[in-house]
Formats: sequence, C-alpha cells, structure tokens
Amino acid sequence: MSSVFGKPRAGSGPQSAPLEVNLAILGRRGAGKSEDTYSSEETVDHQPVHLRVMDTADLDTPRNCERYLNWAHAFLVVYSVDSRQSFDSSSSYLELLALHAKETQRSIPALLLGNKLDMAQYRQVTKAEGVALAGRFGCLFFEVSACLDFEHVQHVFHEAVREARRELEKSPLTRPLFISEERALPHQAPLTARHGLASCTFNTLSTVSLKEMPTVAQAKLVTVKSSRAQSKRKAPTLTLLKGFKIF
Ligand SMILES: Nc1nc2c(ncn2[C@@H]2O[C@H](COP(=O)(O)OP(=O)(O)OP(=O)(O)O)[C@@H](O)[C@H]2O)c(=O)[nH]1
Repeated sequence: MSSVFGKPRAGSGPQSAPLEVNLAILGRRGAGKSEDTYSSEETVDHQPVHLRVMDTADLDTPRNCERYLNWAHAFLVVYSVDSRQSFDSSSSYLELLALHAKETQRSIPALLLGNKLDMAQYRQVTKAEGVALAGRFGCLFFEVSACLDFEHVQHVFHEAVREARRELEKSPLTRPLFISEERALPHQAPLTARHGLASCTFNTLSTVSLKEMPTVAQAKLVTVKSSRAQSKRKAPTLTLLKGFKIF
C-alpha cells in the first residue's frame, strides 16, 4: 500500500495515477512569472503529481479572472522585488482571491512570491513588506531568483502543490470541473465593481459559455521554446497546456 500524500488510500499502489494539480501564476507583466513556468510530472513527498500551470499575462491588473479562478487549485502571486508597481498589483490579486474565497466559501491556497532576488540592490519592495502582505492574506511567502535559483523556485512550486493537496484532501469533490468562457456570470459583477477591476471580464475565447476542462489525456500539449532560465539550465523544452497561455 502506498501513501497518497501521507494518507493511505484504498486501491492505490505505486502505479496509481498522479494527482492532478492546477496552478495559476498571477502577477503584473514583467514580474518574471514565465521564467520557470512548466507543465510537468513532479514528485512531491514521494507522490506523483501532474502539475499544470497557467501563466497569466495581465498587463497590470487582473483580467479575465474567471478562467483561472474556477480552474486552479492553488495560486502563485508573483511580483518583482525591484518593482513597486508589481508589488501593488500582487496586492490586487490577493484581494481578488480573498473575495473569491469569501463568495464561494472555499479556502483558496495562495502563495506570495517576490521574484528577482538577484536584483536586491535595486529593491523597491522590502522583504518585510512582502512578509506583511502575505501575513495579511494568510499565505506563504518566498523571495526567489527565477534566473539563478531553480531549486528554490521548484521548492515554491512544490509548496504550492502541498497547499493544493491539503485543500483537495479536505474537499476532493469541490475540484473544479468546468471553466467558463466569454460571458460574465451574474455573481461576478459585484466582484468587478467593488474592486474596480474593470478589465476583469470574460470576453475572450470561443462562443461557448461553458466548456469542460480537458483532462490531461484530452488536452493538446504544445511545445514552446525554452524560457531563458530553462535555457540556462540546458533544459530542452517547456510544455504548456494549449488554451491557457500561448494560444
Ligand atoms: N534579474 C532577473 N530577471 C528576471 C528574473 N525572472 C525574470 N526575469 C526577467 O524579467 C523579464 C520579464 O520576465 P517574464 O518571465 O517575461 O515576465 P512575465 O511576468 O512572465 O511577463 P509576461 O510574460 O509579459 O506576462 C525578462 O527579461 C526576464 O528575463 C529573475 O529572477 N531575475
């Protein structure tokens, strides 16, 4: 009998299917979100995990939020330690997630990540500010350099998986099955209005309003060029789930 994230589960053996964890990376453009974005098979605490990453590309404020709010099991909110603007944006994202958690009465795992630690001499955001913001929203906090410290970044991703896993163990049936597209749902209107997130609309993609999330087997995976950090590590490729970033 193998353990599934520390808990024995009937019928699961070493060959059991990996846990699927969806992770959305949020943050202002340029914060370095895509530097280590990947979709991959990971092993976290001896458990196989298929980690799917949605790297959002908002210019400054949250946009088209529904696509990740109803999809992700955990959120990585990224800012750059050398950008006050990106830090301010990360606060908007955390507020958005907190509001969504309140409205859906779900606990939403989120981690705050200060990137570009190698640029610390140009800091515009102190570590204490990062700690304080994370404390305000009850999330884990890390400072990393995606360029220079892959192991640390990977550790953060694994922490995100652990956070997601905890929630999945608590309420496995609440995992999202659908992603909504195009039309704003009625309950989203007040969210947008209250936060002034005027651009948080649902105006993209196809004409269907509800679409079943692809399973890993159904999903079309595409290969894209290596990110700069990946290139430095000589990793050959990145794969991202079509429909979520590069499409
Ligand atoms: N010095 C330093 N530069 C970094 C780091 N991470 C990313 N960058 C650089 O920051 C710039 C923006 O990185 P991206 O990964 O494109 O940022 P992003 O947040 O994904 O931006 P969009 O893809 O436009 O949404 C690039 O020039 C990266 O090389 C880091 O840890 N340190």
